[in-house]
Amino acid sequence: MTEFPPLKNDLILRAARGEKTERAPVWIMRQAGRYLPEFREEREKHDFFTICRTPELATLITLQPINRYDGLFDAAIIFSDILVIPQALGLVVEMVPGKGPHFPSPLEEPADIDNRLNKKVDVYKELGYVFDAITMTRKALEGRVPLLGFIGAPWTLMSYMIEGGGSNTLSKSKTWLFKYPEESKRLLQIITDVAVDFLIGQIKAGAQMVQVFESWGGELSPHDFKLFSLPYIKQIADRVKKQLKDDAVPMTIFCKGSWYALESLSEIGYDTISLDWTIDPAYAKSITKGRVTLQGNMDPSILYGGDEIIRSTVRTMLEGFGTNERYIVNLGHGILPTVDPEAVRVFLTTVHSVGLELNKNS
Ligand SMILES: Cc1c2[nH]c(c1CCC(=O)O)Cc1[nH]c(c(CCC(=O)O)c1C)Cc1[nH]c(c(CCC(=O)O)c1C)Cc1[nH]c(c(C)c1CCC(=O)O)C2
Repeated sequence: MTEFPPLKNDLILRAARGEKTERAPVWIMRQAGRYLPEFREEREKHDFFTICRTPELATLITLQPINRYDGLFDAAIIFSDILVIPQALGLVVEMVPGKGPHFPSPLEEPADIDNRLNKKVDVYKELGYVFDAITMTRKALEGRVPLLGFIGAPWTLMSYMIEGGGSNTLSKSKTWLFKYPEESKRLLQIITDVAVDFLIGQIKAGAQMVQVFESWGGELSPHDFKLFSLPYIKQIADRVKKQLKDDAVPMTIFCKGSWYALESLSEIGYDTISLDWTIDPAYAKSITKGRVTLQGNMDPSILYGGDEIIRSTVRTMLEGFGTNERYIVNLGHGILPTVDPEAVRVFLTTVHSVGLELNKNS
């Protein structure tokens, strides 16, 4: 095992384990990204996936928000993308500036599973660059905050592999689910197997907590969620924890839009559930009953509304979720690219000050 500098701030790890914290820790999804001018500057020089594949660049960008908001973030998340798994499976993915991901040749029919996918993925060979980036970033962080790893969940990745990019209806990937359910499950299982190895590799490389992004969970009915999402995300938590035993780290599940699945999500082995802004804190707490830590869930667009609404929303959120136990502050989805970085500073400083204030009064 690589030696890493000692951790100076373990607030988020304690919150995830259900221990008391002096204030609620905070990070934001997509915290290293286009809202930061220093990111845009690097992005003009390099292609998106070149950054992901070059550990020095991934490290530099992961550290940008940590440096800019010195001491205000309680975690760093490795700069990468969920679509590196489809690439490892053999599909071409491009990142089109201003448009998002594009697969020039997505999966079209079940026969493509055997004809086009690499079904013997060696994650150390295909995705070793992510492991190298994690190890390098963890060292460069010098123990300031924990480093998070992540993957896309099988259903979300399957959708991208079939839709070929973003989609409003997911009609192509849903056609697979409803017309070819067995073949769809086979594809979901293939992705799951790679996801398990990839997460284990990330943790061995130095990731201190990991998040699974089921960004399109809410596109499924509760019935179909049970068939096509839940079994696979459960399998990921079970297998990763079983294989790593004492070396396992806290795991977070983010199923955007899947409010109906909250109870099930709190019973499948994850330590933390990340919530979007459609869920009320009191409701989430009453359903999950302290079994898991909750993370979230401010509407990212509040950051456009000015200092006053940012401050009052953070206060209401902290009052609702509590500040010293089983809670991690975050947005309900990724930060949007046109947000003013100074609005993020207001958000972060309020989380700190109100968190400490409420904790003192509790
Ligand atoms: C669905 C999804 C993707 N990627 C991701 C998800 C799950 C989270 C979510 O639901 O938003 C996850 C992701 N993508 C990125 C990170 C890096 C770490 C971080 O959060 O700072 C993470 C955790 C970088 C990125 N991933 C992407 C960018 C911007 C791309 C660019 O610079 O051109 C960044 C910084 C591009 C990307 N990548 C993806 C999309 C849909 C897009 C385009 C839309 C967008 O930009 O928000 C796929």
